[in-house]
Amino acid sequence: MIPVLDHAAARAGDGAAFTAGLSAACRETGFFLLTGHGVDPALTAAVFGQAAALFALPQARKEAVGIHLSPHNRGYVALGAERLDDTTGQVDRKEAFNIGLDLPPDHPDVAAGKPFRGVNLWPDLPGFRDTTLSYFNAAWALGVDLHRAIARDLGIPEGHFAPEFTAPMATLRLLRYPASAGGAQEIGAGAHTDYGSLTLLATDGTAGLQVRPRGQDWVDVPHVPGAFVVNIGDCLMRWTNDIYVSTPHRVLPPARERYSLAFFLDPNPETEIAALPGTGAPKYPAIRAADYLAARLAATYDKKG
Ligand SMILES: O=C(O)CCC(=O)C(=O)O
Ligand SMILES: [Fe+2]
Repeated sequence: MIPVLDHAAARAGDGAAFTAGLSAACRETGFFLLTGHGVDPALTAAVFGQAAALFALPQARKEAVGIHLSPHNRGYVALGAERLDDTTGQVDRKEAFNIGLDLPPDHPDVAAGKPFRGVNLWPDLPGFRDTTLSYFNAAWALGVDLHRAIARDLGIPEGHFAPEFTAPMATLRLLRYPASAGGAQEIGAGAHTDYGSLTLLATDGTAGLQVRPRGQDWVDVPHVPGAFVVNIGDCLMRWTNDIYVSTPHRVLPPARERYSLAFFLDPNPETEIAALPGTGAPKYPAIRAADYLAARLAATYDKKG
């Protein structure tokens, strides 16, 4: 069972019930559905529209903003270029487009070539940049707000996390999974856990996403219209000293073409990921968030074969 949490009362200042639900979800399932989150459904719909326009472009125009042109994990990822589960030999049947924190080329961190501090690649599509960045900012704000509830649950000051997400290593990923071609070995996205702190996912309602909570078999994630699928990533699991769980999930080949929008929220590059106060004897050494994410991404991309 994936819990459904309504964020509306918490956003209006009454967070007790929400925090209790969040606590159980983050410690047991690692996944929940979030309603009442306040992100404008028209904005989400507009991003889906932009994703459809982008993926419908001729391949050459997509490759013109290809991820190989970016040292910072931005841009277009072609069908068959990724393999999230390296134990099966199955290549993911999906294409994607990554957008990161949008800094100008003359920003000192960009000019200095700091990791995760690059410019975005933009397709030549009317409204694409403004629409996707509005959504990026809304998802970022929501993710920071959810970290306030996480802090309440962990018994640390509510504002503990906010300074760690002022210029986050966040990625908005537009995803398209073609309809299944019927091959027995097909997978949309292989089994994996996410790397970051929180992931906020919007889907077009087409089935395919499954999660495997600890000690259970794969279960379908139900579609709740307008809700985000929220999950804990490995970085937050480590930060909470394994009190929260990051849960494996995958996307089965969909019966019809499927679109989703995944917003991966990682902390600022300089954030130190060390067991949070009150979480017990540290199980892991402290690590800079940028070093942690870089290691995880390197492992994924090495596995592409
Ligand atoms: O498309 C989805 O529903 C999930 C995608 C996902 O898990 C990921 O990209 O990490
Ligand atoms: Fe994922």
